[in-house]
Amino acid sequence: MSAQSTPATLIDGKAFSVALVERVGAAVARLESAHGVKPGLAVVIVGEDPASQIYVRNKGETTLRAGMRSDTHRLADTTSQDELLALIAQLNADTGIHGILVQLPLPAHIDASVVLDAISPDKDVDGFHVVNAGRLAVGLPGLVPCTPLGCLMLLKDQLGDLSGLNAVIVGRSNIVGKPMAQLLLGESCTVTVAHSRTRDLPDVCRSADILVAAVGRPEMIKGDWIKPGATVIDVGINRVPSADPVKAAEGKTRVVGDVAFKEAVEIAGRITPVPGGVGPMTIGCLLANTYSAACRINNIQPEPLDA
Ligand SMILES: Nc1nc(=O)c2c([nH]1)NC[C@@H]1CN(c3ccc(C(=O)N[C@@H](CCC(=O)O)C(=O)O)cc3)C=[N+]21
Repeated sequence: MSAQSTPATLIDGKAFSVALVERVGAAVARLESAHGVKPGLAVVIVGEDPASQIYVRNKGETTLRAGMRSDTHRLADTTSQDELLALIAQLNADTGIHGILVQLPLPAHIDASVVLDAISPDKDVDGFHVVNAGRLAVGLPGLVPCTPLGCLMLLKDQLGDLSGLNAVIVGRSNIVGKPMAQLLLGESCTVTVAHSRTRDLPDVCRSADILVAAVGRPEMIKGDWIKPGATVIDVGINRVPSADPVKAAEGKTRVVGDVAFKEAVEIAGRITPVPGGVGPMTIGCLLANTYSAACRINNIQPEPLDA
């Protein structure tokens, strides 16, 4: 393993997101004063998963900070699929609501793909509707999933032009891996999507100028899988027992990424920390998407929100 002479630059997603939310807030204020449109985001959560409750609360607070309307619908985990679909139909028809987010995962008795595809594609601020996935795949304008969009913003801010770079994405989910691949292809990267069946995964990762880890396995990507100087984007948010055995025995946890950070920071050129990297960008991009949805629904040209 050939270590870099200096540790990697940390990519501060938290600071970037704070600035992004400020730009969204300024654009929202102008949208309201010039056109009388106040963007509204509805978040729907089914059941009581404590981690989900925290995300939903953070989203609600940040939405208000950007000057938008924020509605949270908390439904019992016994809610039927038809009841959930009825709420979505009501939100689709509500002219004060421009973004609808149904928090995942949903209880097992509900078919998530049916629910996500019931959201109007124009209000689908998660970008999970099959129509938005198709638009992204063929290069049409649409709503893009927040996490990969946030990763792309960080990469462009750090590296500028990405064309010709080798990008390796580890993970092929519809939520991160696949849309990330589409976005990086759109930037003219040479894209490889690796996954659990990929042969010689460490070698594939070592070919990456840009390595995006989105597998959901704590610290799976080791330092010697990284090309010296590469840019590493760690999408993983994994809760593991505290490093301190006494605290771990008390049930205390800590959050780690999909990358073995301590090793990786000695090899990579730039890396996102966990927490404070990609996670905050997801919420920033959710608000950016809600703003642009409000503009497009009202036939208004959105202001650019890039740095
Ligand atoms: N329809 C839907 N859309 C989502 O976007 C969605 C979802 N369902 N279900 C749950 C996941 C999770 N998620 C996170 C967003 C931000 C942070 C975040 O900001 N994390 C901070 C704090 C991490 C911590 O300390 O817990 C950080 O990484 O720095 C985390 C997780 C959005 N999700």
